Amino acid sequence: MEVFKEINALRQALNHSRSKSLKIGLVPTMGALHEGHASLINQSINETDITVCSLFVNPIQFNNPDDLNTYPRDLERDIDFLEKLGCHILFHPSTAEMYPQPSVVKFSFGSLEQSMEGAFREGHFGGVALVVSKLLNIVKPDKAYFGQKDLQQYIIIQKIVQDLNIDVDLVCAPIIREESGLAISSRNERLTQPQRDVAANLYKALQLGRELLMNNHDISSIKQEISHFLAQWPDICLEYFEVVSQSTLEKIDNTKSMDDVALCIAAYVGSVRLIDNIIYQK
Ligand SMILES: Nc1ncnc2c1ncn2[C@@H]1O[C@H](COP(=O)(O)OP(=O)(O)OP(=O)(O)O)[C@@H](O)[C@H]1O
Ligand SMILES: CC(C)(CO)[C@@H](O)C(=O)[O-]
Ligand code: BAL
Repeated sequence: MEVFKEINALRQALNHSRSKSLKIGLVPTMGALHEGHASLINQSINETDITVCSLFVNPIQFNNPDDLNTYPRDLERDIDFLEKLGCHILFHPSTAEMYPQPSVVKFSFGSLEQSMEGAFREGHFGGVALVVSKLLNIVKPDKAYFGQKDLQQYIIIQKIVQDLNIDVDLVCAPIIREESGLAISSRNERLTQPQRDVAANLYKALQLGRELLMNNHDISSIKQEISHFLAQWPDICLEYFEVVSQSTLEKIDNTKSMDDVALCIAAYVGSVRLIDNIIYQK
């Protein structure tokens, strides 16, 4: 695997691949790699000729300095992980390389960012949008892979790609879970084993929500049930549970009008903030 820290050197190598008509896949990450990332990287390896994994803990998407400071980092382990998967290129830029000066670009996603992650993490999607736009411009991939775990992020990236006519196919890959059902996440590394066990109840809450939807319970009573269910574990502090349209992320308040919906949850387990979701097809 080749490792690049500089944009120009990476561009040169990729221009060379492109001149040989090789298809390029991009998997953007913030490192602390796990099986969720592996599924994206494997899919890219299967569907393209050159897989570029970017590893950059993007400071401007963190609304909470403690979250940024405690974000798990282990470059050596990540390089080893990528080598074993057969990833071709790692792009691991410094903050100065990505942001030599403050950016003048500002994004505004209207209703897409007014709920859930956008509402609870002020400025988060502006930071995600800028770094992903930069990565797409730098790598110019044929395909770019993202996880359904960050569903709102995916919908926002789709919007950027449409609005800016970026020539890339986006892939939304399914959520990889631990046996307990807990969505695998880099931040899980910060949980103790008992907290990890407790965290699996976030997925159970989503399943309970789906079951209640199937039985035509109204949305406000489902929300009450979910918060009642999670209140059993004092380590869990629910931030939101929402039922939204899968494509527009608009909140749904009436089960009759719904098509494909996503049930989305965010909660603290101890001091670690986790998110998860499931899609419910009627
Ligand atoms: N369990 C998973 N299954 C599939 N894709 C995942 C999973 N976890 C993360 N991803 C995807 O991997 C990409 C990189 O995510 P990131 O590096 O932020 O990891 P993460 O585990 O989501 O970390 P955290 O949520 O703690 O920030 C994103 O597109 C994300 O949606
Ligand atoms: C897409 C991303 C790598 C941008 O920093 C990040 O938000 C993530 O890991 O999901
Ligand atoms: N996985 C989404 C990136 C973040 O939490 O900042």
